[in-house]
Amino acid sequence: MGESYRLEVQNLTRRLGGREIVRDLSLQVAAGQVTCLLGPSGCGKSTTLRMIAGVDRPDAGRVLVEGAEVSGPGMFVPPEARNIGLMFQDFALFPHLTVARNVGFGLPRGAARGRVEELLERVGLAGHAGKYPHELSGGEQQRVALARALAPKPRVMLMDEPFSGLDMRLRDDIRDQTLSVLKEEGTAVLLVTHEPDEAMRMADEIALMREGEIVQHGAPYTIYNNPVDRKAAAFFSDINVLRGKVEGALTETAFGTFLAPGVPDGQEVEIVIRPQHLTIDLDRAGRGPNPTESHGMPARGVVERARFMGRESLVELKMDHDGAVLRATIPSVFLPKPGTVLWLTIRRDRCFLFPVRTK
Ligand SMILES: Nc1ncnc2c1ncn2[C@@H]1O[C@H](COP(=O)(O)OP(=O)(O)OP(=O)(O)O)[C@@H](O)[C@H]1O
Repeated sequence: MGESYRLEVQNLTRRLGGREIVRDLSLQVAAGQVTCLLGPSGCGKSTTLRMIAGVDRPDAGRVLVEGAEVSGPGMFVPPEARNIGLMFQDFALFPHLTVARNVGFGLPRGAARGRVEELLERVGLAGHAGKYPHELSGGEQQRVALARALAPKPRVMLMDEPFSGLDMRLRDDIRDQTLSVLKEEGTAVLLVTHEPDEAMRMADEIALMREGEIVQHGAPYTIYNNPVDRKAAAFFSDINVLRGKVEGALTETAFGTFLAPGVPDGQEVEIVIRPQHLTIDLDRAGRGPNPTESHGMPARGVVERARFMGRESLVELKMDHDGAVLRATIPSVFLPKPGTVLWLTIRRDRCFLFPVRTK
């Protein structure tokens, strides 16, 4: 079972300060794959990475690299013998060593030169081998750190918010470059981030983490389009929430009737919809657009606020039927004034319906 994955984590648990910081966490990463461990600050991402790296010991569970156990009950391989590369936000290059010597630092002498040249070429720094870290920009230093981490050909690479020290425009380029180098090397990568955009951009698979547990695991497309619950939906974008109660597997809203298959009578539900899946129509003598199967019934609201955001505008509408405010994003050619009466419809195929959990 373990052999087909470069990295396999089984049921890891870590208790610290009387709490379970990480609980029964399992994941696998194949060669050439990037998995992003994504979750809010404090959910246990770094603790998970530290256990995999071997700088922290799990209370339970196992870590396997290429099918071989490196951490488990009665087994603990020290970090330097795990064949795991590390890259963190505050990567420290040796200031007194040249770029080439930084990259070759962990390599046996004879092997170093060719590998260093190859890697510097690959990260686009072939001409910088003789420079010192302070002579490089932040992005260049980051690429040196990547080359250094890759130099010993680790089977697995762990990255903890590696791009967060870089300014935003630089970050996108460095991310893309890093990704292509990692793919060329065929390394299995586990990357920790709290930024959904970063995860969507980098990941083959996202493991969405909350309070020490993975709550959803899948391709970015799947996680975005089939969130497991309201919080998972809200982690990736602003959301709107409509509330309703189920009767006969249906729920009534101002936007028409929604199917709630398998949900018992009397159960409260939330219908979650992202702002880009609301459609705005002008008021025509007190009437909105005709109801359709794909968009249901229109509901009327008054613009409270509209903000120009570059490619799109964000419009906040106070709805007539319940006074709630809903948010819609629309192409920015249109920026309605506060007080404008508009009609909203929602794309039914983009709504997620979740039972409201009572504690
Ligand atoms: N040695 C410790 N003793 C007690 N609690 C700890 C210890 N180390 C970490 N924690 C707690 O464990 C929780 C998870 O920390 P961790 O750093 O793994 O989260 P994270 O998801 O990586 O967050 P961030 O993105 O902010 O780094 C936090 O609430 C933290 O305060």
